[in-house]
Amino acid sequence: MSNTLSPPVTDTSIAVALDGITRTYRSRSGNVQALQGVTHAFTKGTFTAVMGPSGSGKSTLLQVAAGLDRPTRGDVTVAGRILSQLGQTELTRLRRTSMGFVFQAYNLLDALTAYDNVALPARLAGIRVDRAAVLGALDQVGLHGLATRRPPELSGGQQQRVAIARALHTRPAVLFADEPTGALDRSSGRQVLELLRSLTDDHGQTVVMVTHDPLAASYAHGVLFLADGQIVGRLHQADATSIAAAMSELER
Ligand SMILES: Nc1ncnc2c1ncn2[C@@H]1O[C@H](COP(=O)(O)OP(=O)(O)OP(=O)(O)O)[C@@H](O)[C@H]1O
Repeated sequence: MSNTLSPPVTDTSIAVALDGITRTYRSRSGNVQALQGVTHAFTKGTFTAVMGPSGSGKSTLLQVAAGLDRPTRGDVTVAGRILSQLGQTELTRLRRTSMGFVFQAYNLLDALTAYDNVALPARLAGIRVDRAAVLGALDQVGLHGLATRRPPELSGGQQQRVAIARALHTRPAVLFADEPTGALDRSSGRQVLELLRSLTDDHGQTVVMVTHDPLAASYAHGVLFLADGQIVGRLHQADATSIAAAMSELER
């Protein structure tokens, strides 16, 4: 191993650290600075919402934090590992073991049962499927007894909970969610948000969620506001009204 590597982040209370992250996209019409010097530590066991106007860099932040995209400058540390120091195989392994992903689209396979959808990523990765862990994850998201149902036999909210169980079943250190309630009605959305909050409060997991919805963000412990690729504000334990007010300030 090279001795030029910097030491791993030793603060064990941090799940994900972003240190001076810049992400520049080069396109024919010029360079776009999607992120410009973003520094933030997501503390273990917290639920953080990331908000900001369209094009402010929210999705880029999530992609970079999850190692799905590499920053142009700066370091990302997840579960004590600096992502830029990992090779592709190690990065894939870290993603598989320490990170979970939930998106607006559930990306479930209609032909498979809820159980098999949860187990599928592990199977594809050639990892032995632990039946108790799969059933435990379905239990944790409130789908006890529905393991043999297929997605078309479940409501939208239940399908999103299957997707969350799939993300959780490897017990990741951090769950990244991009508009997880975007396709849900208000009541199903509320159940999913309460679930995300309880994952942090009751199970010590860390959740980072991108959302446009102030009500969704009010379920988080804290909100990070982005504008033009920079962190321009933070709120702690805020209600939907104050989050909406902060957002309209940014959109003026
Ligand atoms: N692959 C890409 N190539 C060039 N520019 C890109 C690319 N992806 C994103 N961008 C630009 O980077 C900036 C940030 O984009 P990003 O998708 O992170 O914003 P966002 O806050 O998630 O937006 P939205 O709320 O509309 O989804 C935007 O100006 C966008 O046009």
